[in-house]
Amino acid sequence: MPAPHDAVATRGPVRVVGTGLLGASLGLALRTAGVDVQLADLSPTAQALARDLGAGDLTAPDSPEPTLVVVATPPDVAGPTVVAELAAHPDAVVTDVASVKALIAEEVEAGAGADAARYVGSHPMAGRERSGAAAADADLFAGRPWVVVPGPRTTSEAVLTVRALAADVGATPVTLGAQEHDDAVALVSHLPQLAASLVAARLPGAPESALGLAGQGLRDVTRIAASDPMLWAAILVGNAGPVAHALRALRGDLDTLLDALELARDTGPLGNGSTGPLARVIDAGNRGVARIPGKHGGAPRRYGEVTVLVPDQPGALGRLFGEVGELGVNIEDLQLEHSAGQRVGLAALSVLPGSVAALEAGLTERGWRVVAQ
Ligand SMILES: NC(=O)c1ccc[n+]([C@@H]2O[C@H](COP(=O)([O-])OP(=O)(O)OC[C@H]3O[C@@H](n4cnc5c(N)ncnc54)[C@H](O)[C@@H]3O)[C@@H](O)[C@H]2O)c1
Ligand SMILES: O=C(O)C(=O)C[C@]1(C(=O)O)C=C[C@@H](O)C=C1
Repeated sequence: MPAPHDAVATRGPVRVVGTGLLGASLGLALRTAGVDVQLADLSPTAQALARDLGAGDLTAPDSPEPTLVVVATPPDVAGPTVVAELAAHPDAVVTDVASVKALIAEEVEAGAGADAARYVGSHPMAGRERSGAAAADADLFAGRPWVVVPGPRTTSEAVLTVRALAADVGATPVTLGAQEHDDAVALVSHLPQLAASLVAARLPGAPESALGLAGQGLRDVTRIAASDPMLWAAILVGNAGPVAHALRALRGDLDTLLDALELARDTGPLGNGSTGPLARVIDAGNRGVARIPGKHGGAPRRYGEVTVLVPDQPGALGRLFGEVGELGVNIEDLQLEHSAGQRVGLAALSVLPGSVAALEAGLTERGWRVVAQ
């Protein structure tokens, strides 16, 4: 097993319950960082596969108690599983990675009582259209936002533990409320899944001659239509209100398009009033696509941000500032996250956008652990 990286904050063992795509990817990423991982799954085959791929070890009667439990089951069983894990591991922080958050927060609040202080919801915005450990990837989380959702009772130590987990696997922790998260993912994740599925669902009955003409456009729009139907059904019913809201707005736009197209069909392509609505939808799409951040996952900012893990040692922060200066970069703003008893903190350095890449490279070369944005 590799030695823990100095700047890795997560001290294992980390227990991963549900060893499919997400659980096995997390196991692989943590093992790469030198953290001990214990694997558990309802399916003996799924957990054996994850172990054989190097994502961790199976639990044995003499396995040490985990410090952190990550529930990576489908969302419909995540709440009860979190409650059971909180009870079974009374000293551990417990999180889940399910794609919906408000429903699970309610289930944990109702089922766990005071233990809910050790629960933090979370959701890595990273995944793919295939399920199971065979599709796992140690780099799945690198550079992706990882939403952290504290509940009303959650302690700040528990929040920091989960933020550090995200950072240790290369993700960028982003704190949101449960409903705020669910509304956001209805628009940026659940609606796109349905749109891709709806377009691809037109294809089973299509003639071979039409499918033979399929180009990159169809492939770009339908990649995620290959996702697991059962998993996605559980995600969609778990976020029914916000998804229905987003889908109704889409239906309004579809009705506008239909009216314009039927007008053009009936009055000819240059008929009065049909071109405008069509061009407006395409134009709105241009403006929408321009707003999607790259892999940064954040709103456009005046400054770029470089986030660095700083060991909790006298002089560490001073050394970091000194080395940023030696690299010729000015710190425009600074945010520190640290909690008593934790062995590292996160320093978010705001710098001019043009300095970000060089600063990240320079600090990494000097041995600092830079958290990908
Ligand atoms: N797939 C994605 O792109 C993605 C991305 C981010 C988050 N998520 C979330 O992560 C979670 C897991 O998704 P996945 O894609 O890894 O699914 P998956 O199907 O690949 O893996 C789920 C695993 O959970 C196991 N499982 C089911 N019920 C269980 C139980 N009660 N106890 C223990 N194990 C159980 C299954 O046997 C399976 O191995 C879901 O909640 C999903 O919403 C998925
Ligand atoms: O890229 C993909 O394949 C995904 O489906 C990833 C994606 C997303 O919509 O971004 C899907 C669902 C998860 O809850 C989080 C991430």
